[in-house]
Amino acid sequence: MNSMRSIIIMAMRSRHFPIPSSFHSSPPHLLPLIQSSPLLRSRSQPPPSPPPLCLARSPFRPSSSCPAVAVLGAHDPLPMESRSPSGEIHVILGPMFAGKTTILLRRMQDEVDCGRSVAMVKSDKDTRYGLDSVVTHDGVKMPCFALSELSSFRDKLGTEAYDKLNVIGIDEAQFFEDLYDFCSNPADHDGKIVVATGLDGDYLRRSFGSVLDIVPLADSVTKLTARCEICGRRAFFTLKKTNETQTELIGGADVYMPVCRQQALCR
Ligand SMILES: Nc1ncnc2c1ncn2[C@@H]1O[C@H](COP(=O)(O)OP(=O)(O)O)[C@@H](O)[C@H]1O
Ligand SMILES: Cc1cn([C@H]2C[C@H](O)[C@@H](COP(=O)(O)O)O2)c(=O)[nH]c1=O
Ligand SMILES: [Zn+2]
Repeated sequence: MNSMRSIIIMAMRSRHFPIPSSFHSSPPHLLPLIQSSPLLRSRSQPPPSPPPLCLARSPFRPSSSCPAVAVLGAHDPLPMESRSPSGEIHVILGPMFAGKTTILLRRMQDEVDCGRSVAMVKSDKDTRYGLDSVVTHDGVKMPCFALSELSSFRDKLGTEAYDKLNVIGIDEAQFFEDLYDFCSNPADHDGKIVVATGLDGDYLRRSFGSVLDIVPLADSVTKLTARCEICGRRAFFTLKKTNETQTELIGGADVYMPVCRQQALCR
């Protein structure tokens, strides 16, 4: 299937994305997503009523009646002069439950609201909430590509769509062995903005994957904190509650908890 058509179409609350006529000629498997999403309505349909206020807190407002779908700049990217003249790399790291994915999704939303085309990638190892979306621990989600390695991203997206892409969001960066090699190309040579989030440390506070390796490539590095599950103070580390000893173990609050230094040391 044409890789452009395999593109996940992201319905973001943006005034900058007119609905291109090609949506109407999209393959049938996409149309249900597009037509059921009030964010990407055809010109003939009246605008839907605004989502209930309770959704206002969510950065993306996707819901069961409004599945999030995402266009990746295939139709209406910003002209080159309004994109970042050179690329950028921003790293967001910290323990689990620190808000890394939440910040990532908000940043992606902001980029789309500024008229940029965005694609999200996560590791296909992260099966906690399904493979077609990046999902926060609060349940906010955004469609993505789930890949085993970042080097396949350009082929997955298709060269034409990749060339038009402005921003690449990477979640769970600690699981990508080719993180360093991948990040430098889009930022150094392709003028793209890369925002990568991931764990800096594993449950034993050792460097996890290649997240720290891309710090020397980065424009900015942000370490977030969570709340210590024991004492409520700022948590900088993640502890494993179970006895498994492997470094990579997919899980949530059932397996891990964020802790302060004191709790990390007394285990
Ligand atoms: N101990 C905790 N400290 C902070 N947030 C927590 C904690 N336990 C659960 N949460 C929830 O996790 C959310 C952050 O989720 P997420 O952005 O997916 O974090 P991360 O990607 O860093 O694991 C918070 O908004 C909060 O509702
Ligand atoms: C500490 C630690 C975590 N993991 C896994 C557990 C989760 O699936 C992810 C992190 O998710 P989040 O978005 O940061 O909440 O990584 C692991 O495999 N090994 C570890 O030591
Ligand atoms: Zn504590």
